[in-house]
Amino acid sequence: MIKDTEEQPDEEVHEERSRRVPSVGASVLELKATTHSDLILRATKLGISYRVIHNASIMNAVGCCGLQLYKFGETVSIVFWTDTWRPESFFDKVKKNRENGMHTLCLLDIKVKEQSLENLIKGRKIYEPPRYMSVNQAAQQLLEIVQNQRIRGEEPAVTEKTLCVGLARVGAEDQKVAAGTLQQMCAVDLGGPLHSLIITGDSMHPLEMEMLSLFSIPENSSESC
Ligand SMILES: C[S@@+](CC[C@H](N)C(=O)[O-])C[C@H]1O[C@@H](n2cnc3c(N)ncnc32)[C@H](O)[C@@H]1O
Repeated sequence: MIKDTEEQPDEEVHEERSRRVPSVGASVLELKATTHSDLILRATKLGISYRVIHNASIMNAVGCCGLQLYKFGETVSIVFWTDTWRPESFFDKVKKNRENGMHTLCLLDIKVKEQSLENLIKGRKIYEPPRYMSVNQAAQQLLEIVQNQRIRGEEPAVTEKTLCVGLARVGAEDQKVAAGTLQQMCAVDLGGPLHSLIITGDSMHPLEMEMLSLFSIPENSSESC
């Protein structure tokens, strides 16, 4: 059985084959990303049969907040910015989704098994503590992009007031969902990882609005970033 992994080197697939494992199972996946197709294509080329056992994924579990899944556009990933690398290009997809009245699911960066530059250069297998992007961090980066667009004289597709949904540990007993403005997402406390953020489209079904009202952040909560 091949585990749910996004980075399965060829050697591992070969190894499974040499052990005469009869099937490759993408065990806890939806078949939704190129990495999953890649796994199947490589297994097929090596003559390894496979069976997919479908499972829940954040891609459909986000429906727990009441937004309708068929109203989601392209999913984006928000990465941790560094001093020298602050990508904004994913924002074009958010813009396109909003122009089409679609919601955007933002998957938030995970950094595990990262080496510091020094340890990397010295070949030391010492890893930094894992980091998981929170909804607060994602919202702060998004607001910075909004400001940058204003400085460039562009009309941002998202503003401080855009309705968003923060989700944490979806599926766990202590899952948290909070609906509020992008500004409020900077300060909302959702607890530990994993987090995801939804930027809503403008045209919402009344039932979606009613569902989100179950999770609204109180008006008087802190809005500072
Ligand atoms: C590589 S992606 C998704 C992988 C996973 N196999 C899936 O489809 O659910 C990882 C990101 O999905 C989001 N995510 C995954 N599980 C989550 C959960 N239970 N609650 C909130 N967000 C989650 C987080 O943004 C996380 O950084």
